[in-house]
Amino acid sequence: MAQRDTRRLDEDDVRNRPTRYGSRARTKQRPAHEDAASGMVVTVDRGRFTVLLNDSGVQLTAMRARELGRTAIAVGDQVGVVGNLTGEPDTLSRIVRVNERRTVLRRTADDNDPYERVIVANADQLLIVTALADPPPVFGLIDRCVVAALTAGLEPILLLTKADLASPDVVLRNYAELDIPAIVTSRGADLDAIRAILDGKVTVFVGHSGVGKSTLVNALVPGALRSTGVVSGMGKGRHTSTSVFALALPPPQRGWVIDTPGVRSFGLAHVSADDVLWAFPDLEGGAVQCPGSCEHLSAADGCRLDAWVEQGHSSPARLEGFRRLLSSRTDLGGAVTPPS
Ligand SMILES: Nc1nc2c(ncn2[C@@H]2O[C@H](COP(=O)(O)OP(=O)(O)OP(=O)(O)O)[C@@H](O)[C@H]2O)c(=O)[nH]1
Ligand SMILES: [Zn+2]
Repeated sequence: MAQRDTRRLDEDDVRNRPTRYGSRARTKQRPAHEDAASGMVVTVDRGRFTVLLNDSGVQLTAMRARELGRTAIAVGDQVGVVGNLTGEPDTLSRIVRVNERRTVLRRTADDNDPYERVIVANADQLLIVTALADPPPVFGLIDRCVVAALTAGLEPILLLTKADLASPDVVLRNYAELDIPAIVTSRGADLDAIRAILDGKVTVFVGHSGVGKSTLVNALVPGALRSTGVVSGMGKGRHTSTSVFALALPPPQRGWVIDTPGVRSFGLAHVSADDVLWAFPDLEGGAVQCPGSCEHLSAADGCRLDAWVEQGHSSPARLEGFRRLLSSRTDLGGAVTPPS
C-alpha cells in the first residue's frame, strides 16, 4: 500500500500557504521578550486564553499582548507569556509570542467565506469519530474531514463507535482503499488500541453530535468532566460545550486530546486538487502528464490518471477514492450512507 508522508507537508506547506496575517510577523516578536515563559494554549474563550506552562505545569489565564496585533492564537499554539506567571486566581498574563506552527487545521465559516479560521495548531492527527448507527455514518462528511486532515498535514484516523448496533464492514472497506487507519469500538470496550494510537501525539477529535465522542473522551481522560447525552454546557458554563480545548492524556501516556465541540464541518474552499493529490503519491506520476489546470476528474477532460492506472501504476480503487475526496470539497455528498 502506498506510504503517505504527511510530515513532508508540514514545513513547506505551512510556510508557503500565506495565512491571513502572514507568518513572518510572528517570529519577529521574539527579541523583545527573551525572558518569556513558554507554554501551550489549551483553551480560548472570548478573548481569554488558558496557557499551560511547559516547565512547571502551572495554568495561566492570559490575554493577547497589544503588540501581537491581530495574529491568530489557537488551541495547540506554543506561546511565550510574560507578566503574572503564578496562575493564582484573578491574575492575568500576556501572550507576547506565537511560535511558528508545525501544522494548522483550519475551517472557513462556510465555503464562501474568504477568511480561513485556525481551529487547532500543531496537531499530529485528526480522529474522525463516526457512529456505525444512531446516527448512521455519512461518507460525504467523513470524506470532508479526511480532506481537511490531509491538507492540514494531519494524519486522518477513523474511529467507528457503536459497533454493538451495526457492522463496520462497509465503512472499513470504503476507507481501506484510501489507506486510512480505522479503529472499531463500542461503549465499555477495551480502549487499548485507541490509547496506543494517541500515545505521544496531539490528536484532534471531531464528530457530530450523538456519535459518542464525549463518552470516549471521558473514558480516555478521567476527570475531563465532559457532559454526555442531552446535557451539554453544564458546570463551568457554555464554554465547556462550545469551545475547542486540549486535555492531557493521563500518565503513563503522553500526548493530548483536543476536543472540538463546536466544530461540525470544515470549509474546503481553499483546498486545490493538487493539495489532495500529494496524499496519493502513487498517482503523482500520472498527474504530471495532465494538462496544466487539470482538475483530475475525468479522462474526457484530458486527465491522464485513468491511463496511468491502466498502465498498472496504481489501482482503480485508489483513483476512485482520490476522485471521491476531490468531489467532497464541493459536493456535500450527504446522501451516500452505507446500508446498516
Ligand atoms: N449503543 C451505543 N450507544 C452509545 C455508545 N457510545 C455512546 N453511546 C450513547 O450515544 C449517546 C451520545 O453519546 P455522547 O458521548 O454524548 O455523544 P457525543 O458525540 O459527545 O454527542 P454530544 O454530546 O451531543 O456532542 C449517549 O446516549 C451515549 O450513551 C456505544 O458504543 N453504543
Ligand atoms: Zn488530471
